[in-house]
Amino acid sequence: MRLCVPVAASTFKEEQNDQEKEVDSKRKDEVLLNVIRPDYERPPPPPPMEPLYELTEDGKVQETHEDVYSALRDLGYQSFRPGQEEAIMRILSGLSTLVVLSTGMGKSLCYQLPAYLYAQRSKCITLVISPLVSLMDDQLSGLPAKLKAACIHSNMTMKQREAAIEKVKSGQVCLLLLSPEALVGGGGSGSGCLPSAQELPPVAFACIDEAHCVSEWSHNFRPCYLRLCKVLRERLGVRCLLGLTATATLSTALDIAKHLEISDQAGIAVRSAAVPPNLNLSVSTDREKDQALVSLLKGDRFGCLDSIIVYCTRREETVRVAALLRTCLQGKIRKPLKWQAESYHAGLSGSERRRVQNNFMCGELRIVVATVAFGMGLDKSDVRGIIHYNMPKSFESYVQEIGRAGRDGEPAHCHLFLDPEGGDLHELRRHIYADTVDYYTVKRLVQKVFPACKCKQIHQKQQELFKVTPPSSVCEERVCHTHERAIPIQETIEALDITEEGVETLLCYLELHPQRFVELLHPTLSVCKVSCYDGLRQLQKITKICPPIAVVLARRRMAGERVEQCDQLEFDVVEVADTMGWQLPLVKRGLRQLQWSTDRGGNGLGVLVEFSSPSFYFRSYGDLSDEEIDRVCQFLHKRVQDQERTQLYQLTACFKAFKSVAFCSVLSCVDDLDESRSLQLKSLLSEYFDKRRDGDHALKPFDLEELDKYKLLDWEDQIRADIRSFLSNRSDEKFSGRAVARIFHGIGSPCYPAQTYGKDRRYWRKYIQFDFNQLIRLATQEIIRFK
Ligand SMILES: Nc1ncnc2c1ncn2[C@@H]1O[C@H](COP(=O)(O)OP(=O)(O)OP(=O)(O)O)[C@@H](O)[C@H]1O
Repeated sequence: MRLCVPVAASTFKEEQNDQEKEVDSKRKDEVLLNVIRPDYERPPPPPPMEPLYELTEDGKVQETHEDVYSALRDLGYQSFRPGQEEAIMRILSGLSTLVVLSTGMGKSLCYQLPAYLYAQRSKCITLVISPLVSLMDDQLSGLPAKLKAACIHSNMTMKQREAAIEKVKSGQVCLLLLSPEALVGGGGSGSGCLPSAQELPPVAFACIDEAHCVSEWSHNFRPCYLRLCKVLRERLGVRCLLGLTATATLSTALDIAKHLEISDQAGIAVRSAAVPPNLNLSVSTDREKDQALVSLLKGDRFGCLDSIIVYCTRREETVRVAALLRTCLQGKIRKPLKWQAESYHAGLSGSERRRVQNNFMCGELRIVVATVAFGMGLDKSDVRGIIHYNMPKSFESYVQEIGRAGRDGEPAHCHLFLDPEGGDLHELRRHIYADTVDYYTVKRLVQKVFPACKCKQIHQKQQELFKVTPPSSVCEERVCHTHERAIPIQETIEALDITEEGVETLLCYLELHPQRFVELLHPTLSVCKVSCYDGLRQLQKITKICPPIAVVLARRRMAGERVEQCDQLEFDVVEVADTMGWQLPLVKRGLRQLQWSTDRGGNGLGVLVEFSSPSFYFRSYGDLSDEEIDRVCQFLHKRVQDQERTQLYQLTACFKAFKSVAFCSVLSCVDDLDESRSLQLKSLLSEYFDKRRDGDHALKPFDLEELDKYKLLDWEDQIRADIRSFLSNRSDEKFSGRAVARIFHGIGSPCYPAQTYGKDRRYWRKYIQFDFNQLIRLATQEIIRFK
């Protein structure tokens, strides 16, 4: 057996995150905003805006009006493309709609035209929420001249944001592009960077781009997207939502429709074929991939194409392959060497990335060898070829990536190199395991989320006092109406060894549970430190003017602490607000004011108030019984396992599908396309996207083993010996079975980062081919023995 040569810390996760880097996630910024602009009491949302057209008597959408065609011409188009008219008429009739159309089919018009028409009728605004912050400015400049728009995201300075808000308030624009965080972050009305609904023009409707991020079952679930729909409805009074996505299976589409509250059948307006007809697909399983790639690029199909993207999984591979192509394709075409191929990944500097992208856009660079970071929102309609040097992580990613070719409708070619040994498959599988957690970790999180409260005891005492004998059914009723809680982000990550997104996702599952175990609120700073320069006398003084301080001191006294000596207090401000039954922003405002208050003599009180510790912030019950806590843990753990199974299933299905249409050698398709295999792959993709699976997760058990070429059993002794040697080399550290399995699979985690553990090549990534859960089992047994 050829064991994988352990290589340096994998950068795959970073590449996966490359996409997300492009996405607005400046949470710190938002927390800052939260501090600067406290959340005052929320006024009720404004009433929803009247639709432009009423429904017919039998509840149908009216025939398309002449105004709509005329608006289409105003925006520079002569006719509708498939699906556009239907979606636009629904939005103009006030009906929430989901549009699933592959890349380049014209989804943007579905919000542009209604925004234009609504603004013609009355002063109003359309919100477009898009995660691609770095592309927002391009998106803005690419809009039809008649559509006046502005954008707000966290890459802008405060001054720029304020200027944009001013434009919105004064009605100079009819379209506002926002990052999800800019909408749901802390601030003014609880609506991120936006002023309160009362200060904004009425919202005609809101469009959610990349709407698949709303679905917990999608390939790219983003928990903050869930809060998005809530904020739009509850704070801004938006009733009509338009979701846009290029990649959603039928099950995902139905799930998104549920979140957008689309009840009618026609709500999922259009679902186009997964792959546009002008794309020609091929796959091969060459052992010598480099040579095969060069042959492909010299052949008839790709040799004459001017604009090609080659996708690799790893950053260092993009650099190597680009250099290889520059050398091997030299002299074939009379152009400068630089023209031939360059690499692109998120590790390059911003200016370098811009240079490569600009050269590619204007035709001065033929081939970009890139990670998935390249191409998001790329507005180049004549990309003629996409080559996958490695297998993409899902069908969704594949479809999205090949969709960057042939957007002008002219023929384009796509080829995928599939590792016949399943090497890519193992590589991708590791990252599924990276996000899973064990039951014990789930339990520790659940205990942090549902600490016991006193509601039950208080309730019982009250009943005894008033001698009420509750009917038996009432006894079982929940007496706690939830409490506001905060758990510090960094502390939780380190204690549980899960990433921040991992914890956020688990909390989200609890929120999505039919019993709604928690309600997630925007992260906040939960620790407050009050220091009195003038000593304890001063603390006594501020107790009289600041009830939260009085509460903190009283509770400490009750707990037996000698508070008379204090001149400094540090406390969980969320807990204090909850105990008092006050809104957190109100408590924070009161505390903050202490710093600015002056005594009668006109001097400052000399009090310093500091907030720290960014925390997950939510409402949860405090009276769950032990059995209920166990049930919650079981639910969460099963949910995590289901997610792992679903992703493994999708990955395996992807591999099998590609393999079924693959040629052994690229030479079979360098010059001519095999039309029938291309169609066969397209139909496999359609089947995947169109078949409804019950919740996507409830898949039948499947056999991954057949792909596990190397059976663990044959290697068990060797693996156990390696685990023992690893444990004795690091006998001063504590490991769980999962932590050891992660290291042997080359997966970094918050407590065992790749930068440190990746350096020891004797263990890192050594057993990447073996089943992860089996490795956990062996490692756990060895750890117990080692003790
Ligand atoms: N009805 C139409 N007639 C002609 N051209 C159109 C029409 N609708 C859209 N287009 C053009 O099609 C191109 C792609 O449109 P758009 O960017 O909206 O696609 P998309 O589906 O949003 O793609 P992506 O998923 O990549 O964002 C644009 O150049 C746009 O001007």
